[in-house]
Amino acid sequence: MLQIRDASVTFSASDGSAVHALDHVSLDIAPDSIVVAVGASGCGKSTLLNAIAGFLPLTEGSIILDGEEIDRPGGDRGVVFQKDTLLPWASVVDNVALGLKFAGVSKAARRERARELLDLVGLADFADKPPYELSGGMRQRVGLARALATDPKILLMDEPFGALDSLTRETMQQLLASVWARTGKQILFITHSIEEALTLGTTVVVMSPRPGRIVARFEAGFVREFAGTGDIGPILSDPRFIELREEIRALIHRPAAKGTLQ
Ligand SMILES: Nc1ncnc2c1ncn2[C@@H]1O[C@H](COP(=O)(O)OP(=O)(O)OP(=O)(O)O)[C@@H](O)[C@H]1O
Repeated sequence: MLQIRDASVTFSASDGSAVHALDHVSLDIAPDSIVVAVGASGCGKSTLLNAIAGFLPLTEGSIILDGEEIDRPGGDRGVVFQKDTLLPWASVVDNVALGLKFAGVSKAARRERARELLDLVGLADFADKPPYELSGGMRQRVGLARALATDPKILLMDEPFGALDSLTRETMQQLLASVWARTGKQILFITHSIEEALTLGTTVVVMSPRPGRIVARFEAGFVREFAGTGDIGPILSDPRFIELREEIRALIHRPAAKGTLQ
């Protein structure tokens, strides 16, 4: 269980002013859940994810993962960004095995684990290729496999499909839903897209413009059907999906809310 308690982050901008990026955010992420945070650009989504990853300190509050307070990066959290961070000189399998190398796992054991994960994300045949021979969607599959390699307690995904074309994005959403159903990982996923949030989230939280706060929380659950069928069509036309989509859209586009959404 990940527990975020009254988390605030204030940055000091280059002109010396204080930027209140996160304001007393409290959120629990239970095992087996996918929490998707959606909100306009600049509302603090990445700040929240980076604080959980241990990349930046909170100004106030705490983040606790299974009873332990987070104060630095660790193998118990796997991170996937929009832009892949694969090493261009290493093969796909060695990229996936990287975290295990840092953890001191033997070469044979880490390659075996990496190959299992490449199989899980549908890239078994590309294990020995260099990353530059892969498409954008395939590179994000490698990133997902790499994030899973250390068997983290939680996956942190910051707009991982944001740069992909719409067809590839849908395929990746299917893949993530099926990986979630098979591994039961808890996931925090960040997106600008309300439809993506509702398709993938067991819970969707809506964030306000700066300073970022959670202004609404919805139990969605369409991902269970999506993981089973892989078919997004019936979900997009489900009246409950449409109702929630419009409710979230209205919340984000309230007069106080500035910013753009897909
Ligand atoms: N290192 C920093 N120094 C100063 N201000 C920062 C820093 N990092 C982020 N900010 C500011 O904090 C606010 C929240 O930024 P953040 O990147 O978390 O938003 P976001 O919701 O993820 O945006 P986007 O959807 O565009 O990626 C923004 O106003 C941003 O300008």
